[in-house]
Amino acid sequence: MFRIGIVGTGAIGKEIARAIDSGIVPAKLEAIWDRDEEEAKSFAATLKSKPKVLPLKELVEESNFVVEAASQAAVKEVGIAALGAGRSVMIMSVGALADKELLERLRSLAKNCHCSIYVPSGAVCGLDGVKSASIARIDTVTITTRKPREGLRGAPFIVKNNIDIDKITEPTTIYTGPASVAIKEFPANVNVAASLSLVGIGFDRTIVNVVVDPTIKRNIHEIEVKGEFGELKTHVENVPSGFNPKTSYLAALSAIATLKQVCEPLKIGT
Ligand SMILES: NC(=O)C1=CN([C@@H]2O[C@H](COP(=O)(O)OP(=O)(O)OC[C@H]3O[C@@H](n4cnc5c(N)ncnc54)[C@H](O)[C@@H]3O)[C@@H](O)[C@H]2O)C=CC1
Ligand SMILES: O=C([O-])CC(=O)C(=O)O
Repeated sequence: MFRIGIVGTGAIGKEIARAIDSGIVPAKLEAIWDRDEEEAKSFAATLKSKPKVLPLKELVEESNFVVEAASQAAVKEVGIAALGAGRSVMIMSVGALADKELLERLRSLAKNCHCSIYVPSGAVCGLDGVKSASIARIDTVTITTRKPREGLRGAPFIVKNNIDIDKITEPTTIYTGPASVAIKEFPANVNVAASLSLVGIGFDRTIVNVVVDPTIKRNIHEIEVKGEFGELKTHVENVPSGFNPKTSYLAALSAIATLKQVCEPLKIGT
């Protein structure tokens, strides 16, 4: 049986923990960790399974599958600790994998320990089609992310450029450029662009538009891909997490669905 350890018990980590606790994922929730240890302890107490609250090293020792749901900065530490100890890992802060050196290091650790690195589709739809399409030639990939003000507030790009998002009263594109830059400028907003880049034509050729849209209440992601296979368009209107408005509920559901797939023998989808 999988014994899962979760690093980061914010919006996504808590949903995953509850899904394991309630039996949606057929695994044991062995341990959790958050840099806010007190918060992690009080959350652990609300769960039936009463997971241990353990710092990273101990969490890895006690688990046989590790989930990162913390931050891009945490991916290196968590990935190396887990894969280095022979544990498969699921990464939510996918933007960290734009760092080619880190990606190659994690891949080679995973290969050596016969483990896997899982990247869920997160808050977007259509990665299955892009993955299939990438077997042949893909010409262009664009993702347009529209979020209400609260979904983008505090992003480095907004702070650096002194953009007063409270003064934006109609849908406004504030960024257009490669995913490699977008993921640094909007680290908590466009991890989906990183997953799309990994599955498609890479971080430099995947184009990201970020739109502040005060007229909407949902986080909308639209993907457009053209290539030898034809054309693909997806559109998802996500309900934001009640806990973190930057994060869509679907991202947590996607993580839970991925864990279910890891734990069960029947695998569906590309
Ligand atoms: N792949 C995808 O589609 C999506 C990915 N994300 C990303 O997933 C990650 C988790 O998202 P949320 O749960 O919404 O974030 P959150 O901000 O609600 O929770 C993150 C938690 O991790 C903790 N944390 C941060 N760094 C840590 C570290 N080094 N060690 C231990 N704990 C640490 C924080 O204290 C916080 O409790 C974020 O990086 C977010 O940007 C979010 C939405 C979609
Ligand atoms: O949850 C979302 O809508 C997307 C998101 O924040 C991310 O990819 O970082």
